[in-house]
Amino acid sequence: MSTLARAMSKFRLAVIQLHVTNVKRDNLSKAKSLIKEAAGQGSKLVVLPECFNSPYGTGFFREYAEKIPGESTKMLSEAAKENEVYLIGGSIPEEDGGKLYNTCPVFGSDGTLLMTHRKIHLFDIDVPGKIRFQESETLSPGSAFSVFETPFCKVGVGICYDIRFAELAQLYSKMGCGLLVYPGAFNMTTGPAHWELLQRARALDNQLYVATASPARDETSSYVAWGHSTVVNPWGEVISTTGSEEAVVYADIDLQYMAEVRRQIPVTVQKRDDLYAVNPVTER
Ligand SMILES: NC(=O)CC(=O)C(=O)O
Repeated sequence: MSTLARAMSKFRLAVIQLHVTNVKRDNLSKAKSLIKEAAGQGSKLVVLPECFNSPYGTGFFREYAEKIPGESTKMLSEAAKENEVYLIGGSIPEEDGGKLYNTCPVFGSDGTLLMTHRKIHLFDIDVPGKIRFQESETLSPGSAFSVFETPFCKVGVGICYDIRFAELAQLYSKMGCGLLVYPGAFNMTTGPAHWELLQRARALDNQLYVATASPARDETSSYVAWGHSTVVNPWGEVISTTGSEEAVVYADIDLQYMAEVRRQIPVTVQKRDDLYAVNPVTER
């Protein structure tokens, strides 16, 4: 392997666990300064949490929604360019054609908008006595897969509830991703029960890196986020995490290590494609 290829197989990832308030301007300026801080620590890819510019809740999405491009994506584009980082801009409520989406904008290190991921699986759940949440009351689902290239590896993006659907992660893995990123906002019921378990499951099943970015916990908000932004390696181990406060979580991604794990336990090439397969639906 050449020196360049070896250098490109390792990079630093930063996950920003932002304290999100109901003042959009404050959320944007705090995110901007933490992106700068993350870049200063050598990060090449920076991730923000789900709904980083707005409180998370069906009652807030229309008020905070923006078109893309708009105020929030303008800040993200500038921050990516100024700091020369790939930037996964968490998510924002997006308005398009009268519909609202939970959308993750992704920027290249020159500030170009590379793609947007609209949350595919809406968070509609009812756990009696604990939490009922119906994103579909105000949001529409996206219907596209979201993978982008970096000089290091392909990266697949989902938003929060999307992590519960193993097939999406498997498809991204089949598409060649070495890292899956899920901006997310689990809560005080599903967070302790499922947040880390799902990340480790997606990482282990597909033998790749998984990163999540949550808002920091705010006990006074109507939706209390679990926090615990985390990075998991292809062996299924948590390599970096945090508690509930605002923080930047760093992890060094090593794609040679990923290849080593895949050589040791070669499930990715042992799948019985003659018996079962997960494929994108091309026609409906
Ligand atoms: N907020 C989400 O989209 C998902 C979540 O909290 C959960 O799956 O639990």
